[in-house]
Amino acid sequence: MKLNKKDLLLYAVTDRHWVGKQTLFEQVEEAIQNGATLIQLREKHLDEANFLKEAIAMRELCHRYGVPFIVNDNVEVALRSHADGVHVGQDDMAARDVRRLIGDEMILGVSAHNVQEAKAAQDNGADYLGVGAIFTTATKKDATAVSLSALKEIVANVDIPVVAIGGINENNILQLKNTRVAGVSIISAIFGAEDIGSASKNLLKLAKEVVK
Ligand SMILES: Cc1ncc(COP(=O)(O)OP(=O)(O)O)c(N)n1
Ligand SMILES: Cc1ncsc1CCOP(=O)(O)O
Repeated sequence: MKLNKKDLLLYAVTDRHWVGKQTLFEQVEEAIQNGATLIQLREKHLDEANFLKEAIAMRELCHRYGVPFIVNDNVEVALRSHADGVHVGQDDMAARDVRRLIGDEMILGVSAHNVQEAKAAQDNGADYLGVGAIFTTATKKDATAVSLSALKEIVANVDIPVVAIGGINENNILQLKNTRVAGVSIISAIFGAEDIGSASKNLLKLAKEVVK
């Protein structure tokens, strides 16, 4: 499946930090039912076998709702779970190598923090860019800060769609208006919310304001 730009609108990235009352699957299903347009499975501490098992089940769940499914960091798990794509950062496998492994049909997302990284990612086969952290975040301790003006500069210098990531929530999301991003990528404001369904609904409404 190649990327449909519209699918980037409310891009939810998982984090099992808030698993408890609900399983990760229940959380993801609630997010999808209420507006998440794309799911990325992000597992930082799971062993390979369980990561693969979970990715297969998550891909099935996403596809039941017609939502694309992307695996964070692990190309092997993305391939073996028949995910729609994979997202890699600057410290992961090089975008060019990932593209060679996944072929032309799978989606490749790459993190970028400046115009140089963004252009290189585009040249090396990225379908979209994840740019951030735009706002302060507790979710990724080693995140590099990216200002709103740097985000705009990146968007202006590439042809592929860009999603903003990092600390985005219902209170600050409208600051992304006029940045020309294709969507917002969110972890804690969805999966850390008391009510994932109503948070997803509100964020979708606001994301539409940002992207229109
Ligand atoms: C959509 C999106 N954008 C950026 C990131 C961050 O990726 P990375 O820099 O590899 O950091 P980790 O997520 O691996 O901690 C992302 N995951 N998704
Ligand atoms: C994965 C990632 N990459 C840059 S910031 C970030 C964390 C996003 O999480 P949150 O939406 O909770 O700030």
